[in-house]
Amino acid sequence: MTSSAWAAQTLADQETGTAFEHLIGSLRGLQDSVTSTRPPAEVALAIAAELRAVAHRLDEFGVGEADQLAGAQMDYPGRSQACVPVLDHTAQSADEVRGTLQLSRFHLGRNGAAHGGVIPLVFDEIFGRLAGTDRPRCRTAFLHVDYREITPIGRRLDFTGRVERVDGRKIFVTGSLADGDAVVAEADALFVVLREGQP
Ligand SMILES: CCCCCCCCCCCC(=O)SCCNC(=O)CCNC(=O)[C@H](O)C(C)(C)COP(=O)(O)OP(=O)(O)OC[C@H]1O[C@@H](n2cnc3c(N)ncnc32)[C@H](O)[C@@H]1OP(=O)(O)O
Repeated sequence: MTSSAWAAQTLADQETGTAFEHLIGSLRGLQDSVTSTRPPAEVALAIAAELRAVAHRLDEFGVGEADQLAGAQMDYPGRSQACVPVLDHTAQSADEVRGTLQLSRFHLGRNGAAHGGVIPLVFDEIFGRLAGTDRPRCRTAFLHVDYREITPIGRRLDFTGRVERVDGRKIFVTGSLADGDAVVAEADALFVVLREGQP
């Protein structure tokens, strides 16, 4: 997908977009339900068949990347992107962002702690949206995470992001994730603005 293809992303009318967001919300709920339950074999097999039927029903509406709504609905907190935890922004400018998010059972690693790979995912989302605010398309060149304490699931966490420096195409970003007064993770990253035609 080229940067011009990014620009060509088509959005849905409000009814379709809102309905799709409901679909993604239900998918998030399903991911948590599956993760947090232990159904007997016959129930698991029956539900698996139902899910295959649901996927089959969606197949006829397949679209290419430029037309998909998943990940493209920037007006919704979750961007209609089921892979990424929903970010509720409370303050956003081109240089700074603050907000909250809650990780759920789907994001569990072990023993109440979020999976370690989810934390960079969260920072990439926070930073990527920040770096791209009022700037051309960019991509993560590096992302460094310091895990200070375990990141709990099921609790509202505060996030911050800040553009520390812009040097030509390079955008240096830092941020944190906190559980109340405890900073559970910190990160810094470099985003590089894409040249015309870069994928
Ligand atoms: C619908 C909308 C949704 C929008 C909402 C989206 C939110 C989510 C955002 C997610 C964003 C992603 O995850 S993107 C996916 C993950 N990232 C990627 O796949 C990127 C893969 N890498 C690349 O494509 C490339 O390496 C680039 C684009 C990062 C850089 O390549 P390039 O364009 O050729 O630039 P290059 O000349 O190499 O580097 C430019 C400058 O950056 C420096 N530089 C480059 N890489 C590094 C590095 N790792 N560490 C240090 N410095 C680096 C170079 O030294 C140079 O400095 P100097 O000599 O100029 O001083």
